[in-house]
Amino acid sequence: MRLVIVSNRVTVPERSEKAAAGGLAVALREALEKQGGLWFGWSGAISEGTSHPVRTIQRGKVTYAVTDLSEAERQSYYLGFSNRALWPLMHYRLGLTEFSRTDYTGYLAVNRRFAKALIALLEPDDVIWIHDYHLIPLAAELRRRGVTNRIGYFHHIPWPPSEVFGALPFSSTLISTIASYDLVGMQTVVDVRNLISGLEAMCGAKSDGRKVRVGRRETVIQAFPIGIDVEAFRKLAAASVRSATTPLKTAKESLGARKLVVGVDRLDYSKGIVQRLEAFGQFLRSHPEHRGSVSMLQIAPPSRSDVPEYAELDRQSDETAGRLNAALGEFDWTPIRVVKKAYSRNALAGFYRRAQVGLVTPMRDGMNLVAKEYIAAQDPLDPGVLVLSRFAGAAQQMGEALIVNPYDTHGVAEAIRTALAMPKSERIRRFEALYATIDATDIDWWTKRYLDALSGIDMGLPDVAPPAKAKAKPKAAAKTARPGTRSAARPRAVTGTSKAAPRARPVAHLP
Ligand SMILES: O=P(O)(O)OC[C@H]1O[C@H](O[C@H]2O[C@H](CO)[C@@H](O)[C@H](O)[C@H]2O)[C@H](O)[C@@H](O)[C@@H]1O
Ligand SMILES: O=c1ccn([C@@H]2O[C@H](COP(=O)(O)OP(=O)(O)O)[C@@H](O)[C@H]2O)c(=O)[nH]1
Repeated sequence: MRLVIVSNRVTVPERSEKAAAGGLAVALREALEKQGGLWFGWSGAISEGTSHPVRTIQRGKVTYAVTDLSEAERQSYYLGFSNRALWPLMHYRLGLTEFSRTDYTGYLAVNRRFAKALIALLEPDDVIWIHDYHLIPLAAELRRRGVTNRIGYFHHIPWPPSEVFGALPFSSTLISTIASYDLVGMQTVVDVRNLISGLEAMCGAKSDGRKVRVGRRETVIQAFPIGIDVEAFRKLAAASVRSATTPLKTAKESLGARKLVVGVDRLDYSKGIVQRLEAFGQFLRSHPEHRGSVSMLQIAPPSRSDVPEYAELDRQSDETAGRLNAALGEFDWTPIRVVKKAYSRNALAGFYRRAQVGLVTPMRDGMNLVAKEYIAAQDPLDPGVLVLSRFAGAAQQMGEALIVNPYDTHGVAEAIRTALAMPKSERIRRFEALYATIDATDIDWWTKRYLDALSGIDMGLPDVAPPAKAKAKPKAAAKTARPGTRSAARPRAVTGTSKAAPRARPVAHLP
């Protein structure tokens, strides 16, 4: 069996790059390397012209297959429908959701183009694992071209209730494409519940809370909270203390004995950066005894800057930090430093280790890996305290953090005070519980659990009628298959636009 991963963006590693840096990309690459595999997606580059050939690059047992987007595709598929419609909608931000039919058409067209390109690379036994909201209709596009391979999907961001999701034009067409997957992984049980009730309400699906039946297809929808490479992060953080050259050393010199509160997020409105700066300002106003002895460092690398809402956030965060620094700072103390650049994992591990408080307060977040990285990086003998938004997926697993409501400025301000005053024994107790959780559910656990589930699923009936000769196979397979094993009699893949492939039917169309 070969694993095929599909994601919006694919980063081809340098020849010399070691897998030790950790992270999602590395974990997926490791999963591919174990059995050999293919990773398909956007190269991240833009090129013009009408044809965008697929380039393949070999790295050990992994083949990377990438295609460029045209500028029009980047605008409609990536910036437009994915990041101005789906991203705010999935993060419960109806007020920021901008729908355009042109963007939606572009989104569907890129999914169609990806499906066609991928089919040319598929082999009969491939297990396909598709990632994220950019590619929701991809399985439906593959199915309508006759692909019967196992196809899984992992949704990295939240899924809102259908009252919110239903505001999107063509929402029922889009959600119905979920039924083309065999396994759908979500970050939390709340997301699972929302997706299933959406399928019930909008597509007449029948469900037992885990398996969902839409028409002839059965899809398993389950929570698989994503993890991090805990051990790698722990080691990076421990090494940063000894290193004489890391940014941590400079930070130590510039901070002196001051305590540090750290935030690390892409510059994204879902992360609650402006609200967090306000909460830190409120903390300093309510507790003036801390002025001069605590600083906040917000690392905020720019993200999706071509989307107007992101440009506005960039302006707002500068304005807020500037205003608070002017109002509260002293000639020898700047309360807030906002650094708008990306740091290496190495440097981040050092900052996390140095910070007495990790401030992770998104307004809504699929998981939030920073929360887990902060814990992994702590000194077990003198750990810092995690202040965590109840609206991050991570809060479902990390109840021993100080859980806050990011909309409550005074509440977050009080949590900062509580964290800074927390006795060491309580800090250690909370840290040990949190570390045990993230260690038991690390990135290897996540990858294995998802892939085991995907390969253990009974394939049931395909969503499109296979040629008459092959029809008996799925039933026989269902009888003989043992739980947790793949049935030997499962339907073979139909790849390419073979003659046997059923007639295409519309997947998600504009009227
Ligand atoms: O590729 P970009 O547009 O620059 O965005 C970066 C990634 O952001 C999102 O991350 C989500 O996945 C994380 C891991 O599961 C999760 O912890 C976090 O809460 C989510 O926001 C996005 O889903 C990715 O596709 C982007 O690559
Ligand atoms: O300067 C930075 C800021 C962030 N990150 C990494 O980006 C990821 C952010 O993941 P998270 O789940 O917190 O949010 P996302 O950006 O995926 O929504 C984490 O692994 C961070 O370590 C990084 O490498 N350098």
